[in-house]
Amino acid sequence: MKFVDEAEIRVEAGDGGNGIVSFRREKFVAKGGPNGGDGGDGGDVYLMADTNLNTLVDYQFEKYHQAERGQNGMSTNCTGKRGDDMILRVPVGTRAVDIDTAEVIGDLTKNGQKLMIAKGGWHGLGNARFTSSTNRAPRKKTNGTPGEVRNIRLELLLLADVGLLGLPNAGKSTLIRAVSSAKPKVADYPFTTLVPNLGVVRVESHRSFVIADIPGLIEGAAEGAGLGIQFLKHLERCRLLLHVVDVLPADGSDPAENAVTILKELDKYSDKLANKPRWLVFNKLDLVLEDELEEVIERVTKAINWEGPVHSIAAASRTNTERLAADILNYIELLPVEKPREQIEDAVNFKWDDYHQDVLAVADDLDEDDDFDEDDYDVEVIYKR
Ligand SMILES: Nc1nc2c(ncn2[C@@H]2O[C@H](COP(=O)(O)OP(=O)(O)OP(=O)(O)O)[C@@H](O)[C@H]2O)c(=O)[nH]1
Repeated sequence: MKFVDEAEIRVEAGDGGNGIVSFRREKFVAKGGPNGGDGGDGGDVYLMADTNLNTLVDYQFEKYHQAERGQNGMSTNCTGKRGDDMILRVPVGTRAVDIDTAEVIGDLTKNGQKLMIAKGGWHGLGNARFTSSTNRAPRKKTNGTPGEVRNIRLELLLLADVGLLGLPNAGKSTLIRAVSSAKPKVADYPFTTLVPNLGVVRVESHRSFVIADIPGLIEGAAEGAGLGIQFLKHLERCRLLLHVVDVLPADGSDPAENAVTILKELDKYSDKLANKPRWLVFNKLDLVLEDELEEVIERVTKAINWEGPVHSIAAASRTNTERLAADILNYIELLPVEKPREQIEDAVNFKWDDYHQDVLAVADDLDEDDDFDEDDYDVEVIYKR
């Protein structure tokens, strides 16, 4: 299944219906008072978030969407019918961007949320509106205005609390496997991760977070090198970034230089991303001795001027990963609530099977008797012993 996270569409709201010129027919009078009705407003085009959808693939094929035109006015002062709105269903997490102005029109973050992306035209006025004092029947009327026409890019952003950043092979996929039950491909060659993986880390029945792994970044990613840039936007909504650093890269590269590369890409991409809360996570501690690890940590933190939190783990053997998950949860729960709880629930309920989402119940107090129905989620639930 191809991962589709972007589609470009053209939307046209309905034109407003025209007002008309019409006259009452009265006995012995050829033309009575004006009674031409107003037109109806044109229909609007909306996006509506729907948790049952998880890709934008349909919009890659159907690119043109039009709302109904308002009906023209009618005689006997009847107003034309308003045009029907066009409602386009999109996955929760979709952002709409006006391609021509680069304006972000809005984000759909909650099931059922609606966002207008093209406004219908105003109705024209019928001649009944223009009754004149001179007793002369006016022939005046106005036409409806055109509906808005826009070229829109739909971008599907993952709704994750925590995002993983790192060079290819740093061990991000292994980490997401270690803390959630998502099963991304793991291999010791770069770019195993071609699509973002999303894992739900459930620490207790009502305490969970969503973690996203994006393909490894390489130098020049912010300008389009490798696969990184197209996925960086997925991290925009994360509340915490984990920068995963391989302490002993198999290609012989220097962990400190590698860390600098990642931060440069982050800086180049956007201030917003660069200023997000970030933790440094040293991975593969099993490959080095304790004092070597300390030396690497010191060199890396110095190279990037780092004074923030530092964790060291071995994702493959799950060393320190459970503690990392617990620390993450405690931390993000303390952050100001940027998104309501149900939004996280939306992400959990969201059928991310195409993105390898699984749900892991890590809680000791969560067992088979819990009201956690796998069928509802279309995911695999693993209960921890
Ligand atoms: N020794 C050791 N190897 C690890 C550890 N974590 C991951 N690896 C290995 O490192 C290699 C890369 O791991 P991945 O998890 O695929 O790396 P990634 O960062 O997701 O890579 P991309 O998907 O290409 O971005 C694999 O061979 C893993 O088995 C660890 O803690 N210790």
